Amino acid sequence: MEDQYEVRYAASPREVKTMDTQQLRNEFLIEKVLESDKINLVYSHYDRFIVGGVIPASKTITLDSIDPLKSENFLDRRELGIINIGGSGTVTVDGVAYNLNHKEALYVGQGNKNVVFSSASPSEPAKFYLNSTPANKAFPIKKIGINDVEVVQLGAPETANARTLRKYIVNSVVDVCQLQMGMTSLNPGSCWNTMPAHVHDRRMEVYFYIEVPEEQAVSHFMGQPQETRHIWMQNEQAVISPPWSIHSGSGTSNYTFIWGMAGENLDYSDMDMAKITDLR
Ligand SMILES: O=C[C@H](O)[C@@H](O)CC(=O)C(=O)O
Ligand SMILES: [Zn+2]
Repeated sequence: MEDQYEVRYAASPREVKTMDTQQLRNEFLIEKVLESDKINLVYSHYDRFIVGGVIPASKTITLDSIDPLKSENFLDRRELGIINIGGSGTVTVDGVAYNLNHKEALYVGQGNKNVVFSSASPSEPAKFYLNSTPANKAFPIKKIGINDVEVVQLGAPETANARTLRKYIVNSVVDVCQLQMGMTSLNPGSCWNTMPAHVHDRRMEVYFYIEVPEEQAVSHFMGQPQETRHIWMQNEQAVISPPWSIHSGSGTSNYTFIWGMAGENLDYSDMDMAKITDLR
């Protein structure tokens, strides 16, 4: 397997304050998440969260352990969330096949050994987005279909932030150790996600921007509420959000993103809101 991984260390607000555009991008932006016939993985030292993507186009691809884990199998001490943003595909876990259509998800608990990705059709391959976090309890595998998610409507057209939030992997839907994942779609005409913004020092977060139309982009906002920075992002790029940082974005059109979180608790609503007029 052409296994590619990269390690990103955790940075403090003190050093991030001094970073220029390229340094910020090197530290937090993940430019290439999905590549045909490859697995790409980024091991972040924020809560040891792994972000990745796999497109099994012309062949099946196995999730092998990577050196930083020093474990025989990838999931020996980890749990995994998978959301398919491509064509129909299959994730086979220790011989049991789970079919995932577009925007369906799978939770794979700790202790499973063999995880294999494949597509139904090479001309419209599956695109599996992966989030993985340390785990110490083996919860059952669960598929989360589009009708299993919890749906929340947020924002309003008047404030350009009308959006639909779908909770896929939260503890009211599936038993997990610490991973949480969901998908938020901006309504046409709205561009702001997570505004008013929030911080949750107990959890880091990773955003994966998708469905950004051609020639459009999203400006992602990060930093402490009184010391913000922005990172311009293209379609199907991810960004790591430190626990001490806001995570918000404004697009030049509407778009969708997948959020994933890990850390101290599973209390989804644990957020410290930042007042819009207090942002700097
Ligand atoms: O902590 C939670 C995450 O930031 C997302 O759920 C927020 C989000 O998708 C939104 O408000 O648009
Ligand atoms: Zn958040």
